[in-house]
Amino acid sequence: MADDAPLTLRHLIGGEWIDAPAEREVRSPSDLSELVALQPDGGVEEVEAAVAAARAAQPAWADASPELRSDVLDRAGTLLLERKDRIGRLLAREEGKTLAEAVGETARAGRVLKYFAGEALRRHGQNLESVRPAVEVQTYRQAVGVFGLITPWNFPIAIPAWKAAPALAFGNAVVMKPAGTTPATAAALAEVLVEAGLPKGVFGLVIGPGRVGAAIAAHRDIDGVSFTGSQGVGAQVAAACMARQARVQLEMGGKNPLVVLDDADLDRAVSVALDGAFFATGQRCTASSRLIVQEGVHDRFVEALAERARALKVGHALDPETQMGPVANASQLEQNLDYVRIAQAEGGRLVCGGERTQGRTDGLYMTPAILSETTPDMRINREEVFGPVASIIRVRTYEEALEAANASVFGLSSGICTTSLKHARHFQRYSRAGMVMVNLPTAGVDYHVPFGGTKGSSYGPREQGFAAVEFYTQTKTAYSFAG
Ligand SMILES: NC(=O)C1=CN([C@@H]2O[C@H](COP(=O)(O)OP(=O)(O)OC[C@H]3O[C@@H](n4cnc5c(N)ncnc54)[C@H](OP(=O)(O)O)[C@@H]3O)[C@@H](O)[C@H]2O)C=CC1
Ligand SMILES: O=C(O)CCC(=O)C(=O)O
Repeated sequence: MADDAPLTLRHLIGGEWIDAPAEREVRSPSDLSELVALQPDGGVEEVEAAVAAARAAQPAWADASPELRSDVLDRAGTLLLERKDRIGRLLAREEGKTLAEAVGETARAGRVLKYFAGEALRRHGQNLESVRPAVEVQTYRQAVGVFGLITPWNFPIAIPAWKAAPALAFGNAVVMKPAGTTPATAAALAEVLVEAGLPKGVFGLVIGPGRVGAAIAAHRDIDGVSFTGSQGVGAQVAAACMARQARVQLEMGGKNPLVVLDDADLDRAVSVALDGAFFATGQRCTASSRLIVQEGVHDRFVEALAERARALKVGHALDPETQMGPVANASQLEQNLDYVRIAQAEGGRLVCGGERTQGRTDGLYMTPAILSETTPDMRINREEVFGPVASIIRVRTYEEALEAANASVFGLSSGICTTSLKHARHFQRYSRAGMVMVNLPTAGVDYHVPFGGTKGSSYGPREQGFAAVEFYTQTKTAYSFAG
């Protein structure tokens, strides 16, 4: 039997789990009567203590053999993979992803840790010929110091893992503030890092409201901050970091277009759109929220997608039949329903869904919404909803589709469904997004390649894979006379 007893969460400071008054409840969005955890209300004092411990521990961690750092990350990755069912269940209960999605995310976090175990050992410097005789030049990648990580609720273990793992692999220490909606899953990551043998102080976890993130962003002893969340908070974090010349990396939202051309394989296009728009309850910054459909296939596509969306089983995250879990928190649910109303008021036609529903339990459920007859200038096509709400824009030509796809202040991910190599190649080249998919959903990316967007979606160097070395290291250029 699974042990679903409520957890009492603690901060991790200086390698010790610190008891603190349990101030706030974390309730399951699948069933608000279920208490998942009690969390403390950390603040400036806890951030000060965690940063001081991280600062003290970081030099020895940076000077340790890369093999040691690699082993710790590898062990932590193994622990996550071994516990993916247990931690995935906690994630599903806390955030509302289906159990399959949550177990998959936990496994993905384990793989991320293992990938960066390898990166810790890889050569990132260079030996070069000098332009001067008898002079040698080398470049080194060195640790930066202490990183603050501010993470969101929608990927409560994968995002903390893909920020923490490269920071640690390259010899930095970390102080992390998880989202208030999902602190228990983030604490599970901290637990495996401790169990894997991470030296005390190298990883700190401070649980609390937004002021913890603000204290991290402003802290003079934090050398860089990686943030994922909303544009508004991202801008505040960036301003605080720039005011003291700290590094900053922001991953914010998307308004990701999926173009469907007349020549697309219709079944595939419908499956791609359904996955991109509604899986993980649409709560992915990479979700396909704008479906830009050429007129020859438009009506058949809308009808087929609506049929599949109506058939999606919305329900409790732990029910094996469920295909779409609840919305993660009440304010997000309100925001989703508001946008359905806004789109209708703007002239959009509600094809299906968009309703608050009751499941067998008292959860935050809504049906997946499709709105047709929308235009690029409408708010529904300009602002991020972050829920299971997709709007359809009808276009005449590929050129019009590309223009509509690029008409956004965001530029994270984009996709096209077509059997035309010419259009696929052109779209890959001219779509103004950081990630471009052909006949694939805009969401659901690999962990070993760069992740990030253009325009208002991202700021700073790319995250993940081999690109992560840019943000989490600094380059030193060393000259020596060899005569
Ligand atoms: N992956 C993505 O791109 C995500 C995008 N979003 C977008 O943001 C919208 C709102 O979601 P929300 O969760 O409120 O996102 P936020 O940007 O508010 O939260 C992201 C993280 O920042 C923290 N935070 C809140 N206020 C501050 C502050 N002043 N300084 C520093 N850190 C702070 C949050 O803590 P706490 O949770 O305690 O408030 C959380 O850990 C969504 O509807 C969606 O549009 C949200 C999540 C992920
Ligand atoms: O699409 C993915 O796999 C990742 C999405 C993501 O990082 C996010 O929604 O924050």
